Amino acid sequence: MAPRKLIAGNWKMNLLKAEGEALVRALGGSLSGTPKPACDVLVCPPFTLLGALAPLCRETGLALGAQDCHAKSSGAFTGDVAAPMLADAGCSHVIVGHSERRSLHGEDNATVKAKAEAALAAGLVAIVCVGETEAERDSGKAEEIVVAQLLASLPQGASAKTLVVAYEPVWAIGTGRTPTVEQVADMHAALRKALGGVLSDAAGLRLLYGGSVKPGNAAELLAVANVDGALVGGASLSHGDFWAICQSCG
Ligand SMILES: O=C(CO)COP(=O)(O)O
Repeated sequence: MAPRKLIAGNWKMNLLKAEGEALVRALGGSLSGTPKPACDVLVCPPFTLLGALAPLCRETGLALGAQDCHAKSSGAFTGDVAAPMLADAGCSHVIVGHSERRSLHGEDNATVKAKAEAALAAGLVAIVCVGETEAERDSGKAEEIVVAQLLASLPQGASAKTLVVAYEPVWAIGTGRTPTVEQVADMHAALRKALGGVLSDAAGLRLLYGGSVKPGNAAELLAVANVDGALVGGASLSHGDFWAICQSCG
């Protein structure tokens, strides 16, 4: 049976406290109304808002996640945040290996794997992101490249309960462009197959699609086989847009 869908909002480096609180209150209000969406809902605000938003999320049934963590559990790493600190702040999830971390902070697969392992050790669900660049897509080898990236980024000891994988084509992030439903279906099938080779419960693992998910394309993308939810950037900053995406889960 396909896993229950997960709609995750990655706020990136956006929103101040009052704005974040207003957004979480609005989402919480929608979640407590009817009809209930056929998905779990997660928000991933910047580090500075986690402490303030944790009680609000708990009250309203929203899951809370962070956007990154360090691979070590403590130490002399100025400016970094460790996975146990995120769990302590009330997070249940953390995104690792987002393409913006990979490209702007030079994170390679080994770093992402170490961060994901730190997340699991702290009791968090790791959301491991993978995706090809436009040049890689044009080379005709996108599936091969992304599968290799995934296998090299996977934490040891993961299961469907502790790991989520997000496929985010780099060229679709923040551009308004998306792959065709056929391209998404082919990539997600390839990722599921690769996961099946290393995890006994790969069928139950959530595979999210991310990259320019909007209310207008969410239903179509979420209906694709092996798409178990979405990782939403820009549209997650608007209550109306994000809630419309949550309601597209059918
Ligand atoms: O990077 C993303 C989510 O992690 C996608 O961002 P957009 O939805 O703004 O394209």
